[in-house]
Amino acid sequence: MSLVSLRRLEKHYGDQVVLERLNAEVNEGEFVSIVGASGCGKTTFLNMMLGIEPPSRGALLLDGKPIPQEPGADRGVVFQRYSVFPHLTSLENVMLGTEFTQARWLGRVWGSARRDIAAQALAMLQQVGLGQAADKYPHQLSGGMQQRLALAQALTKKPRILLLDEPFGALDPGIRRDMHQLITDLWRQHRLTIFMITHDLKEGFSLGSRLWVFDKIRHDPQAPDRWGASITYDIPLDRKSTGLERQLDDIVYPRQDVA
Ligand SMILES: Nc1ncnc2c1ncn2[C@@H]1O[C@H](COP(=O)(O)OP(=O)(O)OP(=O)(O)O)[C@@H](O)[C@H]1O
Repeated sequence: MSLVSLRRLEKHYGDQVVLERLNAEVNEGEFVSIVGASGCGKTTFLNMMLGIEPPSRGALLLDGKPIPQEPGADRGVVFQRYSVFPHLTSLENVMLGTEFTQARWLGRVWGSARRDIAAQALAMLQQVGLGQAADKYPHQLSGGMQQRLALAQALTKKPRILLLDEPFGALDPGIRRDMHQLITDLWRQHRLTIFMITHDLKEGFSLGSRLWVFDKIRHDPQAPDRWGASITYDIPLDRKSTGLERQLDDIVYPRQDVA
């Protein structure tokens, strides 16, 4: 059975149709890169995966059942910025998720249980290359280090699915390269299924095992909100760029004519 199924999935906000006719099956371990023009509904899709936006029509299934309508430990998320808490150290940020989960059953976590959580969090920080920065606050970390911390925080609850919303969009090219290597390593080590939004088509092609393009099939110039975006291309990748990249670049980001 597929891990995630989209069956005639739609999302509307009032009269605005944002997404329509989304159909796809995603297996465990896939890395789906998602590209599409600004405002076409990529984050909306991720929000449905996270469980903070309900589908308007159709079905979004996890293991064959409707995806729970609340964020859960099985789905981690990293945004472009501000995924971590500024008033907590790196270690405390990573410990937080597990503490919350255990506190639900045990009340506040103390003693050896807390020490175990701290040891796990430190191991996670070491995995993302932040072992030396455990006591630092987010504002004392570079942008790349903050995103490493956000990844550690997202992974500490051992999610099956990792949702990434332009996680490297604000980083310099050199740092982005390091992050690409890191996310590839984490994807493999943790056997994750990843959905990653990116505006960088090259990044989408080079990181994903599959690429989705969100675009509108139907347009009504008099009523632009009448139709929503669908998955217009669903391309299996062997993680190599192909000539398709140039072609898709023109479709997803059409060049504006300059008068
Ligand atoms: N909570 C909401 N209420 C009403 N409209 C919303 C809401 N969330 C998103 N939208 C609308 O849905 C459309 C798609 O937004 P979304 O953020 O998903 O696009 P996107 O493809 O992620 O854009 P970008 O690439 O610029 O981040 C936009 O027109 C947006 O205004």
